[in-house]
Amino acid sequence: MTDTQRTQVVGAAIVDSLTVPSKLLAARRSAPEQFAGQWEFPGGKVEPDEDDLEAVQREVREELGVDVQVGAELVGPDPDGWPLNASAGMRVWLAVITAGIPAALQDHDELRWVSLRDTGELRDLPWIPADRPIVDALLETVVPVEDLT
Ligand SMILES: Nc1nc2c([nH]c(=O)n2[C@H]2C[C@H](O)[C@@H](COP(=O)(O)OP(=O)(O)OP(=O)(O)O)O2)c(=O)[nH]1
Repeated sequence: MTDTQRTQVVGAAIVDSLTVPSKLLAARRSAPEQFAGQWEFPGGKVEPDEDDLEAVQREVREELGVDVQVGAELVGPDPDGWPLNASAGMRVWLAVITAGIPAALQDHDELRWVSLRDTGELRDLPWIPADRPIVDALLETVVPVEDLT
């Protein structure tokens, strides 16, 4: 399969602060059945008429009803980000909410602010398996609280 046939997915790691993140807004999928009940980064597929950053902002607006400012990318191992399956990769950016109150409007049945300091809380969620390396990468970017004092 050539790269032109790959599906580009984008996701937002919505945190409480781009400079000193301490919480992540995780989202539990309600559909399709294959993913229902598993946690993920809000986002979705890039449409043909938009670039990746436009797509992540659109998806977050549609799914959670909020506007976000996008920060640094959590750079994945592949040109199209983090491998999801044989034909899709996901680019993920840190983001903060700039307007609105997040709600599970579409594709999710629960949103939860999860600590990035208590790493067990985040790791214990039943994530979509492909997201686990992304969660690990996110935790590695977080400055340990003792280093802030
Ligand atoms: N949004 C999102 N999708 C993920 C994650 N991890 C993961 O494997 N996926 C998969 C699930 C889907 O196969 C694909 C994204 O599909 P989606 O259903 O969110 O895309 P979409 O909103 O554009 O929906 P649609 O056009 O298919 O209706 O990527 C993740 O953290 N966030």
